[in-house]
Amino acid sequence: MTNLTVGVLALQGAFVEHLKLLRQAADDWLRQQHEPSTATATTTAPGSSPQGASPSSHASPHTDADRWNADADADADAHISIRKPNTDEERTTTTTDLTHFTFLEVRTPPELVRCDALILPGGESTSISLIAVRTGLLVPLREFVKVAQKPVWGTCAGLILLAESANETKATGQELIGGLDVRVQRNYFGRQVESFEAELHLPFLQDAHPFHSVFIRAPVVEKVLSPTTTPGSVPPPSGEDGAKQAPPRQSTKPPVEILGRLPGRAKSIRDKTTTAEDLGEDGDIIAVRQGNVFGTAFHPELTGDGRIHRWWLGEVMKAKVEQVSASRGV
Ligand SMILES: NC(=O)CC[C@H](N)C(=O)O
Repeated sequence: MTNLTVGVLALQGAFVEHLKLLRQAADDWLRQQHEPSTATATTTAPGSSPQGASPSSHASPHTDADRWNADADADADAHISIRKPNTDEERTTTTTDLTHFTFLEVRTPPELVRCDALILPGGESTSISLIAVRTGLLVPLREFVKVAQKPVWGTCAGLILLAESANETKATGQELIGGLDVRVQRNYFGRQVESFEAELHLPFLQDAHPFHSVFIRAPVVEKVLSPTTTPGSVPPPSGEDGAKQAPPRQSTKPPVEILGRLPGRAKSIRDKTTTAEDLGEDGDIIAVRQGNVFGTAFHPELTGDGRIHRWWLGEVMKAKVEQVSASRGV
């Protein structure tokens, strides 16, 4: 039995909405699942009731979606299937090939330690980092992302926190968690009143339907940086007699992948008639991934569409399956 705990950082911002969509994503999987996997046994996994909602948040009433189970076959292609338990016997039977999800709000280092994966919600990145410093979470968060390299997803303010570099930060400075070798520009798309909605084409979802998204004082990824070294990488041995040293050992950090762009928006803000497409531009980068770290400039948790949450949970499950396989020496 694999217990997989997914946390949502709950210091400030739209964390309740993420918890709701994580459960919805799991429920979608349940509905889609017609063929039970070869790994059959499972147990119940009631989601805990979200507490401390942000002012804009409303906890969803608990439905059947809050009681669900996930089975992940630990086979080579990391096939994932989910279904509900049918009998009491199944509820009490466990096998090592099963995954049992728990979703929780994270406010303290002990809560973070419980997590296999984490979402950093939108909100206000300066507040989130300040509270993280004051609650002793900043260093554990950096270790979670960069040393343990567990799956992490940041939305809007969360993306800012996960960037290695940010422009337009608070005059007094702003601590970042880092992990993504990108430079973001805060509030790139304008102030709160300039918030907008857009239909995005996100090829990684493998779904022709556009993703309706909300941008609220959103950042943009303005530059992909050269990869920083991974914490595990070591410098080469020093040369004798002051001999020229070889460059540092190649970082094994994967490249930054651009997973989504917003065509036309940047130019159309400044010039209402010309779109980026007209100019032959690719558009602004609004979704990136680098290994275990995923970031979106928009708020998928505010539109009720659980497709990105479902995709990301699938990635989390694959990462867990790979980790379990590696620890077994498979
Ligand atoms: N909606 C958001 O998350 C806004 C992010 C905000 N501009 C910040 O810097 O944190």
